[in-house]
Amino acid sequence: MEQQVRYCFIGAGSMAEAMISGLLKKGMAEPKQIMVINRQNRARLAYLNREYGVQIPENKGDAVLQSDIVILAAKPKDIPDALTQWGPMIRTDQLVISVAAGISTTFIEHHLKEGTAVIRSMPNTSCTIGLSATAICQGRWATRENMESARHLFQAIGIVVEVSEEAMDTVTGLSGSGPAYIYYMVEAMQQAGVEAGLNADIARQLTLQTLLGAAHMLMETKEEPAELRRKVTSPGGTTMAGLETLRQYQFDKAVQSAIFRAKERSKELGGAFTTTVKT
Ligand SMILES: NC(=O)C1=CN([C@@H]2O[C@H](COP(=O)(O)OP(=O)(O)OC[C@H]3O[C@@H](n4cnc5c(N)ncnc54)[C@H](OP(=O)(O)O)[C@@H]3O)[C@@H](O)[C@H]2O)C=CC1
Ligand SMILES: O=C(O)[C@@H]1CCC=N1
Repeated sequence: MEQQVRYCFIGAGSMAEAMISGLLKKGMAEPKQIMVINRQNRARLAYLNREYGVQIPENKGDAVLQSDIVILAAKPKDIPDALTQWGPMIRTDQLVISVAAGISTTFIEHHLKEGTAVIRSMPNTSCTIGLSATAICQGRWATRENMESARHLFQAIGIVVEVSEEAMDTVTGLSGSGPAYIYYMVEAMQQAGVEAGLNADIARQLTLQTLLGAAHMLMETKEEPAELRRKVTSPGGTTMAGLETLRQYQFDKAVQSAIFRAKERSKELGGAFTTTVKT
């Protein structure tokens, strides 16, 4: 159990909740080590306090001041205001970890005291159950020790890879947004099952177990997906007919285009603020 580290989440939305839930479940922190602030939604803070026992200090500035690690978890569009509001309080002995899509470490650093360690990360909502795929990259002032702290934090809620900052938009399009693509596929499979006559619960069970089984096959056999796909596909059989239809609809192009578009969107979200960076 990590006793000393105190976390302050700036932002109390879905991502903050997913991380908090995962950190507590994994015993990485106790509720008293986690403080959460937001802009105005008091009901939301009360909910997080009730549900997880995390701290919601009356004086929000105290949460920032008393933490060792500040986690920036506001929407990209709100990050400039959040940094203007809370940035001046952040000291150089604190570590700032951003989960915001598109926002560069340089942008964040320019709102903080020179020398403040910043790490940009991209987890995904599967951190709720300890299965996030998180990428981290190092800001200008972040040390190896800071990176290890971030790795330690995110390892408690999934796997962690280290990438260059240039790769972060791609990561965002692939694994940050990725769970939503999978859920979309699941929705479509369930719906097809129901439309073809299955009862909804059975369609759901079969779809989810198929997803889980396929994920485990990929992880455990370490075979390439194309090879595993080949093994399902009997010549002239049902899978071949199904895959041919997916090809006609350009399934692979659709998925690739979705990831490329999400990557571009990540760039756009960050790009909107580059002009306001002080030099
Ligand atoms: N959702 C996801 O799957 C993932 C999200 N992310 C990133 O996580 C970040 C948060 O996303 P998400 O949780 O979905 O967003 P939400 O809209 O659910 O939550 C945003 C939170 O930020 C708070 N906030 C806004 N401005 C300020 C401020 N000035 N000071 C303090 N708090 C502030 C809001 O408070 P209030 O409600 O009071 O306005 C709200 O609690 C985004 O940057 C996103 O890119 C990263 C990976 C995955
Ligand atoms: O949709 C978004 O912008 C965020 C970033 C990655 C996942 N959700």
